[in-house]
Amino acid sequence: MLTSVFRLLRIVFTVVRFRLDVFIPFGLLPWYVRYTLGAVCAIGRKRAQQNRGERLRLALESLGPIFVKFGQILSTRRDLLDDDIADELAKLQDKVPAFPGHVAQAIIERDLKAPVSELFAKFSATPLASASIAQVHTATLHSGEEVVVKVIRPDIEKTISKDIRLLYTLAHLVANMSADGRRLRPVEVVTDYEYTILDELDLAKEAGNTGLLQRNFTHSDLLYVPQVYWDFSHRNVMVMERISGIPVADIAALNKANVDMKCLAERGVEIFFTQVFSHSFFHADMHPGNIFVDVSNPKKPKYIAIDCAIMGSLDDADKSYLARNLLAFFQRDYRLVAELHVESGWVPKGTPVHAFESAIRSVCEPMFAKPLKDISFGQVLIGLFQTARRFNMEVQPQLVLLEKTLLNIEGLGRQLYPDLDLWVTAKPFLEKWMSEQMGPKRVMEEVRKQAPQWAGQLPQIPNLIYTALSQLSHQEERMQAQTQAIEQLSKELQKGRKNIPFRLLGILSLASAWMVTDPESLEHLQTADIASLGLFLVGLYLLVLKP
Ligand SMILES: Nc1ncnc2c1ncn2[C@@H]1O[C@H](COP(=O)(O)OP(=O)(O)OP(=O)(O)O)[C@@H](O)[C@H]1O
Repeated sequence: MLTSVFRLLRIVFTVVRFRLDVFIPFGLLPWYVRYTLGAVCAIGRKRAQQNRGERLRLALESLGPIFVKFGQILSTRRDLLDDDIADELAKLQDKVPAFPGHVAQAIIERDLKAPVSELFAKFSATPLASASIAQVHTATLHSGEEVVVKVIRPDIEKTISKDIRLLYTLAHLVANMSADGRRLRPVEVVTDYEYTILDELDLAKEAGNTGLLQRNFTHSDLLYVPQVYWDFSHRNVMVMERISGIPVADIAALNKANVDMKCLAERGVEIFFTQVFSHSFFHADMHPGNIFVDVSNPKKPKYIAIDCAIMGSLDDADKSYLARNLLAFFQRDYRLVAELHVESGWVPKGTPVHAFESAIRSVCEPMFAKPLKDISFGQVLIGLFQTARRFNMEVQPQLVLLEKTLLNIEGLGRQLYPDLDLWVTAKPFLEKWMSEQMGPKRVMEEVRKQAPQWAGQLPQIPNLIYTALSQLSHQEERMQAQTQAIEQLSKELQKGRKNIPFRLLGILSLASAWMVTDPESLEHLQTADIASLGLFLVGLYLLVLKP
């Protein structure tokens, strides 16, 4: 049996080699490829009838969950991808089988160093949900609280590093293929993805993020974040309060509960701007699967957010430039938009502002053809950043996250309440924030923030004053010495200027003495020679010895 398989393989190999030997020298390789890969081509022809985005989506789905997640993240890079591809990739869904409950238990016990029966009063071995990175089980604590236990998939780290290596290889191939390929910045996209997915692997980090987001909204009636049980949370396991609410995508259930949809949509926008501008810490994975609604007061519905693995933050400078950019855009002040991009360093310093301004105008002005309420903030940012990219804007990961979150929030808001006027909701917020940034409250805040540092430096102040004063006196002495030297130099120069006629006369005398003297007759000095010698001596005196 084995011998016949080997014989068959040898025949196949010989035929293939024979064909290559024959077809390559006669230039028939394309025919050979088409012939031998006929079956593949037939599949390809069938696939060719689907659009390119659909083909890419299907390819990623067949490659497995890590590629699916990559596609989901890629779908948010509308600054790089054409809309048809981005729309198709946004449809990617995780279809991963759950892993057995006993495996989850083993991971929990290894991580928390105690048997599950000791950790929980009840633990459901059947998962509540299963995704590409983690699986969620329900449980009850001994103290009676209902919780969920999130457990990282076994061996996921190995799978990820293998798939990431493959993604890098593909990215380098695409980058080297053409200028178009390079424009997509594939290597940089994969690097971004690697960071994101590695972050998601660490549930201790997610627990930390959840804790901070919860603290930021403790006194708010806009957003609720489930409590983390720190004693039960580790790198591979995280235990948190079990929440109950209506999934935000379930519009029918929200309507049935008489939820004020306009209020709900506006609150979504308010939460986003509060997170970005007031807290500098925003949930950057706001897809509908991660958002629920508490409808206990349907007139003032409250959001519930889970899955804080991916969070974004902007520093004060970025926030300020972003707010000023949006305000300038809505005032159609494209000159200011261009200047802000240069001032912020988002585009290089030498960028020709005039050319940049007109490029922005040509992209943004058509957006104003729509009524203001239909303009998408997300699309505005995409338009702006795509234009800026042509003027060598570097990728700013924090802005990419923000752009993606804004698009999610907008999409969600309009789904809940199609007449949502984002600008009307956001403008007062931005204007208030801007005026606060320049007002006395902000100055006081800055003083308060800096005060501990200043207090720490207080004891050094006498020493600093002494050093500064002694440096000042040294400086003064040095200045005096320099002034004297300069005065001396200027005197010299003036004297030199006065002597110029004498020096010229000296040069002339020397030159004439040299011209009239015959060097060979120096032994037989005659009157003319004596005169020229006299002339020489006068010249020498005027040139060298006269001060
Ligand atoms: N605190 C919670 N209370 C109730 N259900 C929860 C809670 N946390 C998670 N779930 C359920 O588990 C599902 C998956 O949770 P989560 O989104 O945190 O996992 P994930 O692995 O990050 O999934 P994905 O990658 O798809 O976002 C949620 O959609 C929700 O149905």
